Amino acid sequence: MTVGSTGLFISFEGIDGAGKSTHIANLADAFRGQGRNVTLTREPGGTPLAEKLRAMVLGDAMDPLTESLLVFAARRDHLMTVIEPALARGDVVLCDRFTDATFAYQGGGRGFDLQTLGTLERWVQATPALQGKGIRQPDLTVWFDLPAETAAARLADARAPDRFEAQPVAFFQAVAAGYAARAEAEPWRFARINADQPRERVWAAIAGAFAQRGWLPAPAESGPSSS
Ligand SMILES: Nc1ncnc2c1ncn2[C@@H]1O[C@H](COP(=O)(O)OP(=O)(O)O)[C@@H](O)[C@H]1O
Ligand SMILES: Cc1cn([C@H]2C[C@H](O)[C@@H](COP(=O)(O)OP(=O)(O)O)O2)c(=O)[nH]c1=O
Repeated sequence: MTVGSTGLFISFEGIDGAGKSTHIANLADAFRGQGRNVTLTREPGGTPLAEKLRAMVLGDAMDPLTESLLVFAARRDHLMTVIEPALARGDVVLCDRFTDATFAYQGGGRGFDLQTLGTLERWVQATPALQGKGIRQPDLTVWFDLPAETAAARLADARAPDRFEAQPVAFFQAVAAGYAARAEAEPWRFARINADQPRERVWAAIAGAFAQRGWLPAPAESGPSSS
């Protein structure tokens, strides 16, 4: 459980096209089915201010430091006005991307300095609720792992690409390496899911990870077998 509350903070990560979206919605249903209040949110975004910053980050050309500052500015607003209050209420917070995405995209993909990102992470995630004890991090990060080529093929017909989705496969290979490095550094926080398999198998793996932690009933009982 999250420090100082009975809430649960879960982030979802992976390269574009990994297949996060439907599974996040299914998990929200599964938790609600257990009588939990769910706060469903995303980054960059999740507040009116952060959504404006998201539109800039996804739409406008900028240098990697500007990009990093904007995603961390959005994150601070999101933490202070949505995530921390939700955790204090005891909600399950399901967040589509968080700081691992910054290390993966700005760090791995853009090649921006990881130490600077680490400094920003410590500033932004030291929220008043933690009273000087560490920084806010997810209780669990569900990492959808799959080859960059597979994700690109899925996205090809799916939607008009934004500034990141328009990047070549090599960019996403670097992003994937960024995620792998974060997972290796903090393995206790990550559930690696093989996302290169049919949706129902992906769901079973996710539901299994939650059941293993005692957060949801065993897979067959906790949600749809396919969607
Ligand atoms: N397990 C899967 N196998 C094949 N295609 C999938 C799978 N999961 C998702 N997709 C498809 O891949 C595309 C990207 O999925 P999406 O959930 O939007 O990914 P993300 O939110 O991680 O970028 C969509 O067209 C979706 O229907
Ligand atoms: C949170 C975050 C996202 N991003 C990127 C990753 C994605 O390409 C994009 C938005 O993520 P996402 O919401 O997954 O995109 P979509 O709704 O199109 O599936 O922002 C960063 O570059 N840095 C960050 O810190």
